[in-house]
Amino acid sequence: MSSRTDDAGAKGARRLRLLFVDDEAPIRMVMGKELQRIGHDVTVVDGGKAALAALSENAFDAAIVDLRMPEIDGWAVIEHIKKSGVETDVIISTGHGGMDDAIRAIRLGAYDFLRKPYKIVEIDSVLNRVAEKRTLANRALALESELQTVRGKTDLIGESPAMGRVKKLVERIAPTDSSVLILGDTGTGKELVARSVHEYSQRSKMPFVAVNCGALPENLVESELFGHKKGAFTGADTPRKGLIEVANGGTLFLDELGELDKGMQVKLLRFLESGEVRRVGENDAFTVDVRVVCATNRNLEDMVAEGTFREDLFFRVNTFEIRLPALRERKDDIPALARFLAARHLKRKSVPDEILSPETIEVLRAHEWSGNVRELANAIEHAVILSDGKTIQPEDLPTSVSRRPAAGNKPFEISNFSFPMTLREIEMEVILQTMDKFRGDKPKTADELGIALKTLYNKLNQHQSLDQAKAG
Ligand SMILES: Nc1ncnc2c1ncn2[C@@H]1O[C@H](COP(=O)(O)OP(=O)(O)OP(=O)(O)O)[C@@H](O)[C@H]1O
Repeated sequence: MSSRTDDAGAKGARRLRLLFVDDEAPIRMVMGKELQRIGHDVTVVDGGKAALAALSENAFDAAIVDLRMPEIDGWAVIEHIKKSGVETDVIISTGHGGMDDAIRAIRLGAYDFLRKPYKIVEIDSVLNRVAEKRTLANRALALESELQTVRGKTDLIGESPAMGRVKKLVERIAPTDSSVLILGDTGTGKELVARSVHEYSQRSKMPFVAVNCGALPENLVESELFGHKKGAFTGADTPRKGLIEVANGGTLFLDELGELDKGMQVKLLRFLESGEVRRVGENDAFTVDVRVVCATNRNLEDMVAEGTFREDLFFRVNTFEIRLPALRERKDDIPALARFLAARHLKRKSVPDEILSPETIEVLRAHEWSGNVRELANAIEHAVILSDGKTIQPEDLPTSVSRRPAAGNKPFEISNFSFPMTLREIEMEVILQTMDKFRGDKPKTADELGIALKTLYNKLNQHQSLDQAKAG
């Protein structure tokens, strides 16, 4: 796109639909012309009554409203706008107003306050800020819908009774504001279920923010979650919003909750009980409206008994529990899931049933799937590449899947790979096979591989993001 088009776009985005309300005729005349001259579409009316009528007819980006007017005054206009839920920013203008009026107007939800006589540059600057705010909001909406296309709808695939129970629970709990604890082994779809809870809730148009507590650097957990003030610590060069604040109005998904240390557990509990956030380095707390959904593959009750997880936090997050079945407990879902994952990888809406040969289905059903649906997704990606879009045969699957389960207590060894594979695929294969060995236990897997637990989380996450980006 050329920069001229960009400029044109930016200019277009700055053009606002304005409602100008004032009972003094000379001001109406001057401002009507001036606002048009600086590039806006203006409707000029002479009082509150006409303003309400105009608002019921048309949508406006902003209304510039005189406070003191006979009959219906500016206060009534702000109240009407706020109550009716239209997205019109109100800019109050008055010849008499003092600080009290300004404070009252802002409390009522006015965007800004101008004292007459104001210069055109002043109103221009306020309107530019309104336009910027609108562009940002639109950009966020556009990104959200783009993301939706990349990620696809968060369909929970599976018609098995176990999955049916999960879907029913999600439908029941989503519209409430209750916190939810999702339990299940790695790769069983905990994040997917959290997204569904969000999408079926009244918060669905607001942000869904996923945080992997296990992957946050230990010294930064608090500032990542709660934000920080400029200069709060070395490296905090600018003030920063925390992820809880970013989720305001929406849902915060705390994955791997069991990985939070006890200090953070106290802070999280305080937030959950008060709804208040205090950025690192700031004195004052402020209230946010966030629904919290947590997930873990650890046994939190055991952790409570061991003293590594706070009992009060456990009770606070465990209001409602959704337990996800392991893939091996719902083998009937495997063919549908495999086809869904193949279609996702091929960026198609669906694939024909014949994409899986009967032998392949048999092999898939016989496998242990310690890495659950994530492991299945990796295996299918591998197979789709090797089969070149044709029917997937058992030999197209990674050897860890196609090979018959080892008999007895054979020592663990990483099985042969079917090349060509990228280094990243080999790494993932080793991780998954090791996870298989430890039945999905991440701390043990990390230990065996000689990497930090956080590195393991990061690698699993990176792999997943790449996978999803590719699927887009
Ligand atoms: N029921 C399902 N239907 C469709 N796709 C699924 C389902 N369950 C899981 N997946 C897919 O499997 C992969 C792993 O799912 P997800 O990240 O939700 O698992 P998780 O339990 O949160 O994993 P971890 O505990 O490792 O964070 C994702 O690509 C997801 O889209």
